[in-house]
Amino acid sequence: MRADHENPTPENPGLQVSGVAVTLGGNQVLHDVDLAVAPGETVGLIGPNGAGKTTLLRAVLGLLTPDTGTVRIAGEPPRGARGHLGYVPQKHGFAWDFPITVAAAVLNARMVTRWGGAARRADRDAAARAVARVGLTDLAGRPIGALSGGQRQRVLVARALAREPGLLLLDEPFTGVDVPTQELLVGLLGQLAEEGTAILMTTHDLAQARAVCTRLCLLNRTVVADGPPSGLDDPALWLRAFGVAESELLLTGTAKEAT
Ligand SMILES: Nc1ncnc2c1ncn2[C@@H]1O[C@H](COP(=O)(O)OP(=O)(O)OP(=O)(O)O)[C@@H](O)[C@H]1O
Repeated sequence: MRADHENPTPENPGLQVSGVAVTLGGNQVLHDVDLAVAPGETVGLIGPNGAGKTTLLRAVLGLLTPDTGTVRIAGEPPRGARGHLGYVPQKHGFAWDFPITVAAAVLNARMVTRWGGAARRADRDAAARAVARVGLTDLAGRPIGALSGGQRQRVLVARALAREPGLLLLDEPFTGVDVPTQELLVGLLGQLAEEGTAILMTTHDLAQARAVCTRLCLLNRTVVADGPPSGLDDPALWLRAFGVAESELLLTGTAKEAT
């Protein structure tokens, strides 16, 4: 069931997680986690509440250090690989009342690793391209606090894209956004994968995960299964590991395909 992947080399901007264990507040939240995301792959990280999805993203971002195991991005530990990383956090974690325009919020995300250096033409161009890719060019001068939920999600995606990342991490990108924004995201993620971006997203939206992801990684403190959506077609696996109802769209779609 587990897909084979080439080990990322220093030139390869993919992700390699090997044998990761994390303890928080005295509880082992993750153990023996192995996961690879190669350039051009879109991997959906799926699991029930408390499975450790956000904790794994935090380990990849270098926001926590695993007890054991390694995280490598383009062959580097997370702290040495920030230039390769784009991160789309959940919307509620962002300071939307900060008095800043869409264009400035996106440019700032590009400049954050530049330690106070002035924006160059290339930075402004990259930020403008990112704003255009999420369809917000007409709203570039609007304060971020005046945006709708879907528009806010687009800003967060543009902030990640402005860094032109080799590895893009998204935390619940489809939650609380309208259908046009969902459609934009699905198309955009497809384009990014074609361009060679390695993409890892957490999601509870199994239908969208199935539509977007080339692989699904079922996590429940460790990797329960990992493979293409069509390879994870055993309802018993989902029922046993995740308590997913048989009426769930993913299973329905899988069953239809199998017949
Ligand atoms: N700082 C912390 N201290 C102690 N326990 C924590 C801490 N952060 C998270 N946990 C616990 O770790 C487990 C995994 O949490 P995590 O947020 O990674 O799960 P998740 O899969 O992202 O869940 P959800 O789908 O609800 O977002 C949970 O049991 C949570 O209570």
